[in-house]
Amino acid sequence: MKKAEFRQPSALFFSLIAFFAITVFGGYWTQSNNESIVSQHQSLLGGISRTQASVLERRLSSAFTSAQILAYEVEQNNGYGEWFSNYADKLIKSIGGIENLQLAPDGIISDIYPLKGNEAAIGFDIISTPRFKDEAMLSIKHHKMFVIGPVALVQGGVAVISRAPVFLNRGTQRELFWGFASAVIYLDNLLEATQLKQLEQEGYQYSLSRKHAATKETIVLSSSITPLSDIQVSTNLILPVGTWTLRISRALDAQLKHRKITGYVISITVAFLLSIALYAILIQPLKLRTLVKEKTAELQELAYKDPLTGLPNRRFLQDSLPKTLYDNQKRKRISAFIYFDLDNFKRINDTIGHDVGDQVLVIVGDRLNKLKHVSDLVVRLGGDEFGILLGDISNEKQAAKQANQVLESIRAPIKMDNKEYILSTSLGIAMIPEHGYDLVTIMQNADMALYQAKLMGKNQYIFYTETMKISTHNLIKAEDDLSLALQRNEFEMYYQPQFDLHTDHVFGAEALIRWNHPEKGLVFPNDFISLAESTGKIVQLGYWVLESSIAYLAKRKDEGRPDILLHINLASEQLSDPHFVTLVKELLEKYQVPAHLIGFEITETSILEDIHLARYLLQTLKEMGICIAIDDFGTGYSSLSQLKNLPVDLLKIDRSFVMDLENDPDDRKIVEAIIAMAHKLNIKVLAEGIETREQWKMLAEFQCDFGQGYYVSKAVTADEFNQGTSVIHQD
Ligand SMILES: Nc1nc2c(ncn2[C@@H]2O[C@@H]3COP(=O)(O)O[C@H]4[C@@H](O)[C@H](n5cnc6c(=O)[nH]c(N)nc65)O[C@@H]4COP(=O)(O)O[C@H]3[C@H]2O)c(=O)[nH]1
Repeated sequence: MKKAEFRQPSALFFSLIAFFAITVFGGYWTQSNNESIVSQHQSLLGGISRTQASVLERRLSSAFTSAQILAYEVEQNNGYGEWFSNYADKLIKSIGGIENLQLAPDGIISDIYPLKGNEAAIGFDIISTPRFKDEAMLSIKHHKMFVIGPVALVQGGVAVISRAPVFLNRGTQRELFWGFASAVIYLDNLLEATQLKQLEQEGYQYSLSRKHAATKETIVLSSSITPLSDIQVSTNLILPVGTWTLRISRALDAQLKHRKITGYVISITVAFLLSIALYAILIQPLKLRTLVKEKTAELQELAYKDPLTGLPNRRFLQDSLPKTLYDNQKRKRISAFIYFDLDNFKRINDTIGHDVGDQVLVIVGDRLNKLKHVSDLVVRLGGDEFGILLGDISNEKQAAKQANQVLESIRAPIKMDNKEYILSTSLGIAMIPEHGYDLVTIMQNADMALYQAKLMGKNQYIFYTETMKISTHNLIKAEDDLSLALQRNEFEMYYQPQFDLHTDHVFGAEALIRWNHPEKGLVFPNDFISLAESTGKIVQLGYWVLESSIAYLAKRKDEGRPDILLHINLASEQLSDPHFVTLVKELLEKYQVPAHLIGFEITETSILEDIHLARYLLQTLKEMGICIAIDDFGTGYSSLSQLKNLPVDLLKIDRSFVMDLENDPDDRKIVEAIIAMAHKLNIKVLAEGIETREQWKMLAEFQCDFGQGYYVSKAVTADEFNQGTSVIHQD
């Protein structure tokens, strides 16, 4: 794999080398191809040339030989005589290509056959004419025939003249130069016997030449109109008069040039294409690597990023934590991990929808991002859980400051689609390295602190302490106990009468749960309701309470007892249960109990957790005919003005205000004001925890409508309530 990896410059270098190599090879191939064509042509030309030369050679030899034959005849006849004309005639006829035969005793032409047309030559002095003198003298000296020409003939055409020296008494001491016997050879005829003219038409060139016997200069006897080209072959004709040369050529230059250009163009094109292909192949692994890198980065981002909020995720935290811790250790700094989730976020998801839930999470993510410092890391750990790793702090105070900022930032209302959502969060803080040095321990401990923050009423932060381990353990055990108690039917509903402060008439009751614990005896709700809420068991328990209460009303009806209004406590988790309304309807239907016989007591803090949702739910319940009561009023943050927007029938003033009515003038003023304001809003008021006659009287004076308290009765069993025996009020 490593070998296949190429850097871009290397790929370019190799591609260039390939380009040059292929170009050079292409050039060489073109060149050698041309050379091969040249050599093919040369061999072809050689063949043609040899064939034509042999034709010429044969014809010329016989033509030249005629001069020798004539010379021999003169020698035989010891000079010329009457025989010449006859003899010459026969000779011309038997040997083609001879224009005429001549005799030149002492070098002066005296006889010509045929004479006609050649008369001008009679008397021509061969030896004395400067043009021929040297060759003539050499001929005589060496007893060798010589040639003159080409000569343009008077009657047209071109000829060469071979002249053979004639010696009388040859080979004896009396040897005597007699003169010359000449044959005028008609070149045109001679050439006609060859294919040279035809070849010329076919694009060949030729040249027939001889060397001047004396000057050695080349004399061209015949040639094509087009001069010879470079690619030519020559063949020597061995003739009695010496060696002649026939050259044949073929003009291939243009063709070769064209082939050369084509070859070079093809070579460069092929080289270019191949080197590009090579480059593409070589950079393929590079591209692949880049692609793999990109994809890996994308995957890494996906693996490390929460797709919804864009915040880093748990894995990123896990991978980056060791480095942060190591850096801090070196710089003698500490860190902290804040672990938190949104209080009752499930309610938004379940009732308003996951889309809104998602948007809320995105907004929360943005807010957290704005809060963080350079060395902090904000992560989404899943669902509505977030974490902040404070990378560079020196004490708990700084962690607490940051936690407060988170609380504030989450509390700021979220506006969406003309609606406002108020969230809160609970935070657990683990100091690092004090509370753990690996992510699992740190998160476990921060989670325990978070759990405590929820138990303590949410909307706050808690630092982890070692004792939490024990309480967490206890919580888990408590959850198991609650499940078991439900299975074993250890819970029982008690009923505390509610009465009219002005008529003393008991019009209803509050249903209050009790746990008949097999070991601890009667356990009161304050000892297990908050546990049930924090473990989520409250929904199951709430359902049991609802069914038991409605069943009790049904039973009373069956027993012919008067109708009462039964107030049932609802936990905030039940409000966010999307099936709650259906569930209530089903139970009322099942037990045939009219809706106006039940009322729901909801604490103002539960309502404030999500006022929009609460308003919608309470409205639905109210429309069914159910009485809606606000419990523990005055303990939360709600104001009376908020009440006017809620479908509330009854306001329950918290026991803490009633308790000190006799002694605390402030409480008196508050209670009086609450009652007056509630009445203005058409809301009835019930005072909780009336324990004394004095409290009763005061409340009656304040125009409080109803009351509930030990002064009249504690919460009692169903049987006791039915009998009315529990009422201790003596007035
Ligand atoms: N000192 C004193 N106390 C008085 C007096 N009159 C009534 N109380 C007590 O005050 C509490 C009134 O109920 P709450 O405010 O709804 O407060 C309730 C309610 O919030 C919750 N709870 C009780 N039953 C249920 C239930 O079935 N479901 C849910 N979700 N919560 C319940 O537990 C809380 C405590 O219930 P309990 O222990 O039954 O305590 C009851 C009742 O026994 C009085 O004159 N003096």
